[in-house]
Amino acid sequence: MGKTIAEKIFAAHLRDRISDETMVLDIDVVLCHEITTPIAIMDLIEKGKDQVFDPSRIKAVIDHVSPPKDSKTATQAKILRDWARRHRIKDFFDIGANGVCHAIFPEKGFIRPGNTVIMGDSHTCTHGAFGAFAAGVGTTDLEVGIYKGVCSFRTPRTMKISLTGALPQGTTAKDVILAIIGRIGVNGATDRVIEFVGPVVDSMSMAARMTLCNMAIEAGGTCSICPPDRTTATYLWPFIQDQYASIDEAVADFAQWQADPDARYESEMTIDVSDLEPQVTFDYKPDQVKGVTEMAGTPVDQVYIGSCTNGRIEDLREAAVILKGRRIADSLRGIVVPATTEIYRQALAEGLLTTFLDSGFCVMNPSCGACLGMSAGVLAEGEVCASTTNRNFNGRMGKGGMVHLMSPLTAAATAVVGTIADPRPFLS
Ligand SMILES: CC(C)[C@H](C(=O)O)[C@@H](O)C(=O)O
Ligand code: SF4
Repeated sequence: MGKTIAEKIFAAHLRDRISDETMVLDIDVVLCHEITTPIAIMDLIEKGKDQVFDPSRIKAVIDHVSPPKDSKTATQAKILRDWARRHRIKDFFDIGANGVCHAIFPEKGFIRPGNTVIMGDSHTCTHGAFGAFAAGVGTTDLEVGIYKGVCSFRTPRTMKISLTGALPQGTTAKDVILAIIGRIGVNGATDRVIEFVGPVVDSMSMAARMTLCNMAIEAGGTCSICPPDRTTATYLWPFIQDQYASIDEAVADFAQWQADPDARYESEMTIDVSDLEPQVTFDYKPDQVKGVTEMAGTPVDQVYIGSCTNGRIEDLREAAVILKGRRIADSLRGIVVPATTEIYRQALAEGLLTTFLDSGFCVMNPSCGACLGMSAGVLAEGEVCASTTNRNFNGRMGKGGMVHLMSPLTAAATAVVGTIADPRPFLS
């Protein structure tokens, strides 16, 4: 019987089969940040097991509150930093060289097709864009992963979502994933792996695939995976040149991580994106989604462009197309957060930061910032934020605040108009 991508990755990493339902896998990469990893570190220390299974397979970053905002967050950063030094974890990214975990780790080429990846962070599914099985785990699993390099998972049950047609102008990967979550619901993929396939995925850049995979968790998905192809190999080329004679050879090798034609899926769904309009959430669940035309005119106090969903250079470029030569509305403030130091540098070199500043945006340093309501743009009670992030939970970006999720294009149009706005008239 043919296998799905996740089944192939499981078969190649199987360390132990606990039952038909539960398997222990060898983990290729353990990713760490300063919010959840310090809890695992302190517990390992307490148990007299302050060791790491392989420092070269552990990557760590200070990203959630960067620079720290108070003694507590400074201590969390210090615990991670001291641990990385103690164990000679060379891929550790500190203030000044850091970035949002799900943006910086792919940017450094750490995630490869066929990899197993874990992290104590729910949006680890982002890395499935590379054809990897990447899942967010709890602190106990993270601890075991750090110590032993293994993690147990349920046998993968895969939903196949085929994206057909062609994305119309003004509609992006963010709109596609919002529309999917709107359709299947916040529990629509619970305990499932989502395999994204079809011509729309094939034509997406790696940045767009990461945006698509990033929000699988908002539908409850364990992981989301795109088949690795030439786009994947081209993106990774600077990091894999020593392993392959050519990109063609890498593409041929990556093909082993594509699903078999006779793979069996638990469910299959086809979505034609040709008529999809930009999507915006309303209320407090990510599946509460409407087309922008229905949401247009909704008042907004703040526009936030950034995060592991949409803080990449492609996202900043898109927003800048709309902001160039325009001012944001007097009634709101804009905050843009390039997701990594490299993205910041690139945006500076391309003049994008000047465009943002000229339009009236505040440009922040790379960080998760206000995405999780911990720093750098927290909302006041009763305020509304148009945001390119991934969660609109009640109080997510500040107690009593409301978040409308949308694409960078829609966020930029909203910033200019002053209320939620359709980006399409700005693009024609
Ligand atoms: C802090 C971390 C545990 C959390 C997560 O896992 O998602 C954060 O990244 C978030 O987006 O809320
Ligand atoms: S940017 Fe937001 S969603 Fe992404 S890892 Fe940071 S806090 Fe979580």
